[in-house]
Amino acid sequence: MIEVKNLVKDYGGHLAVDHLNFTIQDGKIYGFLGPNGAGKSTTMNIITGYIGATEGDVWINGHNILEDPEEAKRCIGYLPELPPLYVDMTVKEQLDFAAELKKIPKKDREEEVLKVMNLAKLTDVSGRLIRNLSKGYRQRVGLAQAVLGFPPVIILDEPTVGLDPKQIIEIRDTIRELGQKHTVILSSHILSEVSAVCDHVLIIDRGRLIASDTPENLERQMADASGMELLIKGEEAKIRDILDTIPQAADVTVKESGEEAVKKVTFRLAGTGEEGVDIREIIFFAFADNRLPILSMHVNKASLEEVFLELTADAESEDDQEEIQNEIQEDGELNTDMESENTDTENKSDGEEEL
Ligand SMILES: Nc1ncnc2c1ncn2[C@@H]1O[C@H](COP(=O)(O)OP(=O)(O)OP(=O)(O)O)[C@@H](O)[C@H]1O
Repeated sequence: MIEVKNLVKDYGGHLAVDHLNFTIQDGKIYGFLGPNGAGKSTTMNIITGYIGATEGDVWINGHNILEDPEEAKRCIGYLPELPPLYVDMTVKEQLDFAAELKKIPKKDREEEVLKVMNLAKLTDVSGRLIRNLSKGYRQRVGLAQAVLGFPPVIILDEPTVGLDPKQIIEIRDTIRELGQKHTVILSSHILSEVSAVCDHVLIIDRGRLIASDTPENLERQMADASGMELLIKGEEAKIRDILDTIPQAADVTVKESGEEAVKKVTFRLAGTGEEGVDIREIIFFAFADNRLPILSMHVNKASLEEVFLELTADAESEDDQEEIQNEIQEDGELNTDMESENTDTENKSDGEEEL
């Protein structure tokens, strides 16, 4: 279990982490979600003992990261945003070296390294120089390094940034596999990422925790923002009378549809979180019983993306919101763009053929 209490990080007047409190339970995959600059990396760097906090405490399985750093760090495997790799080493050499640094007993090292190479699907490239690996493969080496020694908690900072869609799917599969035996915390500014793999989401904005729940519950929170749109053949008064008997239908509007005798009906869905209730069936039978035909029915369901935007709306300017929305919409493209940006940088510095 990880306990974060009243955590503050002040970078010379800039409050990157602002009195953060949360608990991470064992055996789940947690998503640390927030826009760029929200304080995710700073928090992860403090939890893993890379940097110190200005105020507050972090306990990892009962060990305080400041007072008992060795024991606390032993419980954690960390993949930082930029994995520390020696580009002149082969994959195997890098992992052997990391195993030594992690003080894995000599007799177990070979087996441990083979295990993590297998998990991260690196066996085929074990003899390749890291400088010749693509961003995706380097990320796998970083992941394998984090998992070495199989610590109970694995922390991954933006593990899929810069990867192409195929690599993203592969890393997600590995994260799910890790989640079966470890507590995993991953940070991301992409919603689809956390909802795809996480059991629990912590939303952070401007250094503060603004929500902590399952992806499903967060979506449910926004159920009131969901609504229905129908085309119904019938008179307005009759339609309204029928909807008056359905408590889930709130803020009903009835307009002419443009088609003779057909009305365009919209309403907000209130209290749709009840299990086993399908509002479409209720609506269908209510109108069928009254012999009013429904010509079309459409449910506008609030997504986790809307929850995120709603929750961060107070703190963000309209321009920032637009940027986040664009990023969310262009999720796939965004990653591809980042990949080409990163690849460009790598090519410039390495000047060698990539895998
Ligand atoms: N070493 C530093 N010195 C000063 N300010 C910093 C430092 N590191 C981070 N910051 C600032 O602290 C804030 C939080 O940064 P952090 O990197 O933790 O956010 P993040 O949520 O991880 O963002 P990203 O997704 O862009 O990595 C940002 O405003 C950032 O500019």
